[in-house]
Amino acid sequence: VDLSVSWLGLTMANPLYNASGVMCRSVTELEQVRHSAAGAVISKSCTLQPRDGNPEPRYHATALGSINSMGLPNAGYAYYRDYARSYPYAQGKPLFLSISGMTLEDNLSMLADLASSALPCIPEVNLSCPNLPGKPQLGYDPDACAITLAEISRIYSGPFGVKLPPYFDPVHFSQMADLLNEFVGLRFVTCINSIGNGLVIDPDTESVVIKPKDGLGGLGGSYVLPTALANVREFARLLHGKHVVGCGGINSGREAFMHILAGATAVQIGTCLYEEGEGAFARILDELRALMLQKGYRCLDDFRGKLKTL
Ligand SMILES: O=C(O)c1[nH]c(=O)[nH]c(=O)c1Cl
Repeated sequence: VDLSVSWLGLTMANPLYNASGVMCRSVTELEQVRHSAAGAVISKSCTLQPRDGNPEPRYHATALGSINSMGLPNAGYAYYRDYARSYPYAQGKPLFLSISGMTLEDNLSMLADLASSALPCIPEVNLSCPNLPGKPQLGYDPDACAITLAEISRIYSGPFGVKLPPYFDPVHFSQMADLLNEFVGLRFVTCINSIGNGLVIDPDTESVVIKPKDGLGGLGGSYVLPTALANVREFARLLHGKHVVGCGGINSGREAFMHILAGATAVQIGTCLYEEGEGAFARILDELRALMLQKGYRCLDDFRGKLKTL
């Protein structure tokens, strides 16, 4: 069984890597992912300056997934750019850098610096951080997205992608796809970021479980799987000549298989990785391999995007 993925002029031994935000804030964590069975590495969304993020508790897991309102805690752009400078690309695991500037100017200055560094790492521009109190996320503002993507395309000539929030209406899928199809440098979209502003309640303590935003936070894990699959399938259908990376609700080979069946080129693991640790990569790959063997598939292209309808 061949799990390899060739895209963006590179080849990954397998389609799995971490979701930005999980096991990727420090070099120690990034190296943990790089030394794991993961096929690639992505860094925590970074801002120009380092950030402590929101007050704790800001992450909580339940049997069905997770809720977080981290608030973009990160070591600052230069820290991740320096990691990208020393990264051993020749070992065959691509590095993605998640960029999430507080302003358009910050996004542009990070990407301009990245362009001038001529490093083979690939930016994933986060249009969807839901946890900055008072700041609406770009992904739900098509006009702001259009401006951001136009400006990025002017200063960054290499391949890049965007991390999208979940959409819930066919009009929004087609509106965003029409916009994204305008940008040839935009090579992939990652669907989905957490489902924003959920509320988890503990009836025993009669309290919310995270401190920021009076308990509101982005949902991940099993809670979001059907929404993630819908976004992967719709954007895979609507985008021309671009890849979709699947993210959301992957706990085993079965969900990884579903995401790829829906059209995903590669898949990211978030909540499950946070809860289980880096062993999740090898386990999920074994499960995916077994499922493919059972079904008689020899490679991912044998079933990618071939979800049946009734
Ligand atoms: O609060 C966060 O740091 C965060 N949390 C998320 O669930 N998605 C994001 O893109 C970010 Cl940037």
